[in-house]
Amino acid sequence: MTGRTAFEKIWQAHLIADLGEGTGLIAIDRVMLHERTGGVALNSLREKHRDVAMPAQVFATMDHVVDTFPGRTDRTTMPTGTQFITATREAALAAGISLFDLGDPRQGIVHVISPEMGIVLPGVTLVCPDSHTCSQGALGALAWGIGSTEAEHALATTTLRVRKPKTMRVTVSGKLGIGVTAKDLALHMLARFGSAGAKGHVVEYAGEAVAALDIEARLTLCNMATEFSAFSAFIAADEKTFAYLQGRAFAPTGAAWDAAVADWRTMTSDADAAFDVELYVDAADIAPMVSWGTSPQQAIPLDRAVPRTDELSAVEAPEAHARALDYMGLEQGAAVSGLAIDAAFIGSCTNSRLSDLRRAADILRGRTVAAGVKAICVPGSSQVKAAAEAEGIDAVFRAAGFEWREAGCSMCFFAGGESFGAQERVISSTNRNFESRQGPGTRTHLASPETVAASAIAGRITDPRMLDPLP
Ligand SMILES: CC(C)[C@H](C(=O)O)[C@@H](O)C(=O)O
Ligand code: SF4
Repeated sequence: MTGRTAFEKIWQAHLIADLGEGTGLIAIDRVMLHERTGGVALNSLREKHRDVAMPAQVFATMDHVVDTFPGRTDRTTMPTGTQFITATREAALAAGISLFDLGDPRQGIVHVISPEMGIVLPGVTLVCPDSHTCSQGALGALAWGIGSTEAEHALATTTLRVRKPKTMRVTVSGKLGIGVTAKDLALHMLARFGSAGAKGHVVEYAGEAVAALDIEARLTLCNMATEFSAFSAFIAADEKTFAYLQGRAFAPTGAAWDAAVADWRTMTSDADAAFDVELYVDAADIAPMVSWGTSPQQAIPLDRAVPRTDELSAVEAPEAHARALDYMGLEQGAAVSGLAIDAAFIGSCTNSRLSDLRRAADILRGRTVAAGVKAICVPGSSQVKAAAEAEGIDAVFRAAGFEWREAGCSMCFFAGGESFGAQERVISSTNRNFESRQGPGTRTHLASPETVAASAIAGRITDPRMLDPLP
């Protein structure tokens, strides 16, 4: 018998019934919800007089439409935001699920708080009506985004009908260079293999460079698997994963912990496991990246120019290229490094964890944001915010001229609330640069928190390694 992939092991352990035609009925261990889509699912269930089958395995937070201004209340900048908040709160309390409400020190972006509390664990199946649920595969779980109707089904039955994805392994050999981050690796993958590159696949990231990433960086890498069109992403749990999870609020303790770790050690792909697709990346080929266009695949190393029509890679269509240039107000062949920016944003489920804020603070310390640049930092969770404040990181951000906010999705995603202005150029640590993603007409450039911080200081898109030294 040939070996099995880690995905296959988790799939088989959760397979209740083979429904034929490549579809399985899968047991669902955890459901995460947020107020933008979760309340809809909970309320729809209520209307059908159906209960949540396993309330102890269901967790809801407030992140998407909440304001992030200091001293916030249920009131939101988004006109209908308060309704999402109150509807989710009422439904969550009625269902008896865990709720991390506004004001709760555990509140935060759903994909940030789940690992933080040890809700996601290696080998579990976890779903959430949100596309970036793939982030949580970084802990060795099978975690994927679903729709609201599927969420209702999972809540009512603890099962889901799932079309089995194909498997892909991306092996990243060697070591990432100094100043090259997991975000740069994610953007490199997208630029090279295209935003449809992993369509229909669950992507296992492996290799020396992936093993070397800490858990928060692994979360960043897996986060952008949805931009890669993957079903989900996965990184096998290892000693770092166990160390990260031990002692977290929902992680097992005592003998149950030891038994769990023994089990988790088996959730790796066997040496002779076959994947449907294998990709190989050399870490030495990866440089700090920035997106220039309106798709995450339209990304280039910071020292390169926007591709010309005659230099387009196989994954780039000429029409999309022309439209993106027009929207972004760029000429083909233009240098991206050095472009003047209007705003800088550090936040989102991609890059708003403590390690992200620490690395940005290392760049900001002793420096000042360029005149005219609106700079905002939104910690990914209330716990990240508190931990950062305990280290004085908030003071560094504030002294540099950044706003320091309450936790939430904030301007990662314009949901009718606060936004950047039309045609404003924003350097952002988020994951999506679609047209109007951060506000109607806003021009988003995706990059690592380091690059965002360095660019905020220079007032121009800047490679953090090129920032003028402090006097
Ligand atoms: C609102 C929500 C459903 C959406 C998603 O699924 O990803 C949001 O989180 C996003 O990032 O666009
Ligand atoms: S931070 Fe952005 S990408 Fe992440 S869940 Fe919120 S809106 Fe979606």
